[in-house]
Amino acid sequence: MAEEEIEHLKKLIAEKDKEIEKLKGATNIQKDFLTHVDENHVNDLPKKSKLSNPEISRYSRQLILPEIGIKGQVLLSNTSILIVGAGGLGCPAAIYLAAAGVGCLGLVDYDEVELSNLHRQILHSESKVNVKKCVSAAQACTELNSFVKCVPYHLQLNSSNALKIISQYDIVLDATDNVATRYLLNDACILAGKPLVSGSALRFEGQLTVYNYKGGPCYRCLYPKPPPPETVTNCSDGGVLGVIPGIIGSLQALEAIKIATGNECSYNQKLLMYDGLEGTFRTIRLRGRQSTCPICSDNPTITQLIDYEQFCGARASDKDKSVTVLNREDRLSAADYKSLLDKDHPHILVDVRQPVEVDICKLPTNSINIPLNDLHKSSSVNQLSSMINSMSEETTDQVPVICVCRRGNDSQLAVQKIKETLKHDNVAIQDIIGGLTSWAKTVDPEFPTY
Ligand SMILES: Nc1ncnc2c1ncn2[C@@H]1O[C@H](COP(=O)(O)OP(=O)(O)OP(=O)(O)O)[C@@H](O)[C@H]1O
Ligand SMILES: [Zn+2]
Repeated sequence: MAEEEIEHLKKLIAEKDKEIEKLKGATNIQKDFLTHVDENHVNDLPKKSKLSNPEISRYSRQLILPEIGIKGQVLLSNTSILIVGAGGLGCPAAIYLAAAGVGCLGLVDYDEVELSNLHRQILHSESKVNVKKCVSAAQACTELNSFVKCVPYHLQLNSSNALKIISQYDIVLDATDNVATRYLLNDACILAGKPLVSGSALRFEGQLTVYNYKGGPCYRCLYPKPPPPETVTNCSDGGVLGVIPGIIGSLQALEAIKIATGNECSYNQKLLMYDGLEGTFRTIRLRGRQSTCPICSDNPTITQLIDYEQFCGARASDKDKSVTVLNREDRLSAADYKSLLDKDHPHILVDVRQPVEVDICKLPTNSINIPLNDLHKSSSVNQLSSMINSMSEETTDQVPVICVCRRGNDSQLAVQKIKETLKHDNVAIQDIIGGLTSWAKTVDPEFPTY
């Protein structure tokens, strides 16, 4: 081997060694980074009275704004902000707050990064898939601005830990995605006396408001009762364009900065509604603090945190939950369905997802697409009936009608609906347990999941 070649190989080995060391470092960061609830990481931070020269240079472009100035920047660097949720809203909010120079940024999230997060949860990158979101976000913020103390909490905020954490911070951002956590955060912020900057985003729309600030209303003043769980849509089912939480999360950061620097907050008792498709921002005035509010009125009936999952009848996470509505004999496993296909067994497959989902992927056989909410329509009933009629002419056996959906929840409701609306005796209506997700897991690993 020529000497040159040996030198080249040595270089390559040295580079790889460096990479290995870097990766080892990253794993250490992850371990060191995680925080225990009982530890107070915020109140022991020394308060600043002036800025260092590097801070003056770094923040110069916002320092020269008269609304900020040295005074505002010092205030900001003495402010601690807790962001609950390091997802679509939490990522842009966190990075702008870190860039702007808040003193301490707490980041709460129990979840790990998934590939389907990357289109909008912009602090996480491909190398962070499966890494804890709070750690990934804290690393990104620290990398951008090492003046900011980032405190990641890998936990689900709940009634037993919320007050301990929230009471350490000055301002709280709700960047979560479920109703139970919204009520929890509201109540905890009232009890701890903290302003709550709340955001939400779905599809092409976003909303923003600030609760519990300077005598303004709280979430319960406006929504005393939680919505029925079945009316709540999450990003996973409804979809969301990444820019929308990008915009709303950035506005959450802006409102927090205004509060921290002593500027007027724009969304106290006001709701911003952004329609990204129309390109419109609308602000509506909300009703004020309610004298009957169970938590923020002068005579509250709620004086400590309650069980919010029970109160809302829904879990404090939007993770897919599977429900079992049908008896086992009314259901087929994905593997059972595969063997039915292999045997060319005549049947009718009804895909009850939305057409846009059918475009993403569908089972490798003929199917008809009738979305769950259209099953009751007479056109759907007629279509299904005539298919069953023509199949029953060729057999004396029951005609199998098999419903499928993404995860095996809607397909069970579809079976129930079809049973109610169809007037046939000679049909056997079933669904596929776990839907296409189970098909991908147990039958065809090449099948796309979304
Ligand atoms: N009670 C809670 N405690 C801690 N983190 C929470 C809580 N409730 C929600 N979250 C976090 O808030 C974030 C909300 O962000 P977002 O909806 O963009 O993410 P997601 O749940 O990963 O989205 P998808 O629905 O696409 O899976 C999530 O990362 C979720 O883990
Ligand atoms: Zn209230």
